[in-house]
Amino acid sequence: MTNMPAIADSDRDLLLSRIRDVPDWPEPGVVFKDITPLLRDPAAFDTMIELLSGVGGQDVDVVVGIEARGFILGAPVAHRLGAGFVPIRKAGKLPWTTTAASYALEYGEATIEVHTDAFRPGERVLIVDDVLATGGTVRATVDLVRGAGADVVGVGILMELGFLSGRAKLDDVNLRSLLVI
Ligand SMILES: O=P(O)(O)OC[C@H]1O[C@H](OP(=O)(O)OP(=O)(O)O)[C@H](O)[C@@H]1O
Ligand SMILES: Nc1ncnc2[nH]cnc12
Repeated sequence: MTNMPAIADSDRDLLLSRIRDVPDWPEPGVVFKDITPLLRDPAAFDTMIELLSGVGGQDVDVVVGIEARGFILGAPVAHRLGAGFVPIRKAGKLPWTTTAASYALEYGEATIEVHTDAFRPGERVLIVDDVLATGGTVRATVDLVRGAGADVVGVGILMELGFLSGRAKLDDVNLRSLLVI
């Protein structure tokens, strides 16, 4: 499902050229997709934020960013859309009452949490993250948002690792990845 045209070749080439492969990190067999060169390049950063901002359509109330790299993408997308920003954090980091969800990662396990007053029923929520790998992180995030009564209008991802089939866990959401490898 998608609500925007395919990314231009020039944008795709620019973004791809700014993502660094780091073999065997954080553990043997994983090729880590390092986005720090992309963040360091103003043109690439701007292109990424503009494209991710189009994923949820016009009426986005809230953008959700997932700790930690999702914060770097999600906050500028929220600002660009005139939307609010909600952080989804790893367990134990949020100060108030939370709802939690646990899941498996490409390298390990994680629990994420969100404040219980983060969403109002019916709000239109765009979820943003840098990498879709096994899909566990986004699946858990979608479930937290919906569990609070809000609507997920889109999931915007910079880079999808297609060989890990994370998309298969997300066939009920409008998932848009700028890059698929
Ligand atoms: O699709 P999945 O298999 O769930 O993996 C994707 C998640 O893994 C990475 O985050 P990580 O948990 O490594 O946290 P970080 O942003 O703090 O490095 C990435 O930023 C995604 O959130
Ligand atoms: N290979 C990878 N590179 C960067 N982030 C990831 N999150 C899960 N797998 C990843």
